[in-house]
Amino acid sequence: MEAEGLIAHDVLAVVLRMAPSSPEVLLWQRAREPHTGRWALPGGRLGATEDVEASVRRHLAEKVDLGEVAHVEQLSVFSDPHRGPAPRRVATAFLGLVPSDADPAVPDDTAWHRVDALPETAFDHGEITRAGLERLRAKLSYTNIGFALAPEVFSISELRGLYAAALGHRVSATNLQRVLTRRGVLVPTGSTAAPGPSGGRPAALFRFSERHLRVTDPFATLRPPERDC
Ligand SMILES: Nc1nc2c([nH]c(=O)n2[C@H]2C[C@H](O)[C@@H](COP(=O)(O)OP(=O)(O)OP(=O)(O)O)O2)c(=O)[nH]1
Repeated sequence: MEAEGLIAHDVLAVVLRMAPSSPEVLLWQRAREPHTGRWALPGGRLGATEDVEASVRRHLAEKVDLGEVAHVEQLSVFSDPHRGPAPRRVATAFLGLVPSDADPAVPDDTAWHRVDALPETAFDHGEITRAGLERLRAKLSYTNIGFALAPEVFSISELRGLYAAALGHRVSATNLQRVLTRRGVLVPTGSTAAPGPSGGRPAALFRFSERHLRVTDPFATLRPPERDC
């Protein structure tokens, strides 16, 4: 094995937002070698006096208003020795979520890209982006993470569109409302949306009961026993 050396540690962020038919990820276009012209996740070097989460927030703030990022969580460490050209670098990646109605200002080198039609990405950033989307998909099934994709107030049909974009398949509005209501995640606001151009009954508006992450569906077998048997 080659001699151990100092290995640079980077932090990266997969920031996702749901567009009408596909998730979008925030990428910036590299202006220098290696991988000039390719699109990269926001990030940079871990500083000497910060932990990885403080670091990713610092780097992310250069690309997007952090106030618009509703949820940030650690995703994984990407440490394949061949994930980039030498010298070797290790990256800790985070998942960040931006609600669909937010349109934060971004620098000229930065843009939202559909995850199902990514441009040529730098290093392993395409793989990291897909890992971020997989994490989101998994968490939609057992947490209230939808709060970070939705506007403050929304109709069930809008929410259905966001879940369908994230999951990549059709979602029944009736089932979605039933499941999220049973989990105590959805709260009716008591108001309705203005009727659309085609008229019809105005849609009831909802909000999420909480805007921080909560596990809503722990596996029944792993729940603490209700009484000794
Ligand atoms: N150069 C390089 N960057 C990588 C690799 N893997 C990886 O995720 N990155 C990420 C980390 C940073 O977000 C970005 C590096 O950007 P850069 O090449 O413009 O800057 P740098 O960090 O080398 O330079 P600097 O901070 O010392 O100015 O790309 C890799 O193998 N090599």
